[in-house]
Amino acid sequence: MMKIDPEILIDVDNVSKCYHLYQRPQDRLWQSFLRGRKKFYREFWALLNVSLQVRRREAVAIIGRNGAGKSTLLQLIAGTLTPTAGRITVQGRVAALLQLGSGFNPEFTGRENVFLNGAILGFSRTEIERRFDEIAAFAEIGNFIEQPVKTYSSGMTMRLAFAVSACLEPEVLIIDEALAVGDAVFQFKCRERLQDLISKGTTLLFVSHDMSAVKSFCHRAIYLENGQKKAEGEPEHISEYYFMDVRAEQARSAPKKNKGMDTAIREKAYGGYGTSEGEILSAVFSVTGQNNAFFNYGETIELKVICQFAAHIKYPCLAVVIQAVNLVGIGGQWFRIEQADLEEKLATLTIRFTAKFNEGKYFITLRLEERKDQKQYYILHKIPGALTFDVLPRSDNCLLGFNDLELVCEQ
Ligand SMILES: Nc1ncnc2c1ncn2[C@@H]1O[C@H](COP(=O)(O)OP(=O)(O)OP(=O)(O)O)[C@@H](O)[C@H]1O
Repeated sequence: MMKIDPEILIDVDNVSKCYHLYQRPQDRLWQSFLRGRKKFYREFWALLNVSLQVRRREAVAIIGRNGAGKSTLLQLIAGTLTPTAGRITVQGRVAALLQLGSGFNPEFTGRENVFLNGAILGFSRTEIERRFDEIAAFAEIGNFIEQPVKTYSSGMTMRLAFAVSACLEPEVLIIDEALAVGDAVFQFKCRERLQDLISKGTTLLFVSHDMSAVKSFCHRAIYLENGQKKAEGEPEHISEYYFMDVRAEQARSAPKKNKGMDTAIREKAYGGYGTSEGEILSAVFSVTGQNNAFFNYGETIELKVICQFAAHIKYPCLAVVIQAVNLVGIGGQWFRIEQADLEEKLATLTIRFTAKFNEGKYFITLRLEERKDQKQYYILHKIPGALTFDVLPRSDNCLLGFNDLELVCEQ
């Protein structure tokens, strides 16, 4: 018998899901008459050989374009769909907030549905009674709680569904785009509650198009494309990858622009993502020859970047962004690469700035770009956090925040 690791609460092993697409409604009928003797449908693989694991206390985001297979994947994990191939194991008390329906019975009142849902989640009646007021207060649907759910707006249904899942604190919470419904105030409340649940140990699997939510509370992101896993890793990196893909797609569909060029975004050998039109080949601190270094306040930080770009790139630029440890950008600049007439389109740039920062860790993100001006540009290669440096502590430090803005106080 296979041994199940108690720390892996969701295990999706090589899962595929095939839908049968019928051109005409009557073909479905013919299919059921003739069973396997003739095929009236076209196969459509919404998911193909997808594997993923979610560990206890982890918050994992699934991102991707419309139709990538995200909802299908969540429905398979929640058990509302069955896979065509592969195996899914889920452990723990699971609550699922899926796009299709809330799991509520429309004929029952909100109150009755809270008890029904709570029971499905494995809570006793007294336990649900104890938390009922909190649930009703969170949902903020007033007296509607005593009305049948069929009289609710879709936003109200989702509010109540979210309140039940969030207030009962399930072990595993699966959410499909739930934060997109509701007004801004409710969305903010949901985000706070999710953060709270994660810190208390709920395991979260979360589909969202809201990259700021993905970055702010997920530990890992999985990028699905055409039913397959395209990338997996740090939410910051994966959401950048996704954004760049979306931008490249827009550039491709723009009239005449980049005609015939291969502008698909791929993972790059040296790190990060980009098109085949340009590449950052190396980026190091001069002082260490590596991508990390320590500096004292006031020292000069020097980095050397070698990059290459395709012959048709007219306005090559290198953008340098310095980020604090929470990945908030605290400054940066883009520089034109003036060596564009070089035979091999190979450029070496030396960038210098003074370490006028508070003590702590910083990241440097590099972007090689085709940039006409401040606003019009597209990215050829981006390496998030390509370099890291530490500014060392000092005894007379009175800085607040990240940069030294050189404030003066006269008295
Ligand atoms: N019941 C179904 N029958 C046939 N095709 C389906 C069915 N359900 C989904 N699909 C197809 O499977 C693909 C994946 O759909 P899915 O809803 O999982 O995507 P998604 O990534 O969640 O998209 P979105 O971001 O728009 O919600 C889509 O091309 C969709 O048209």
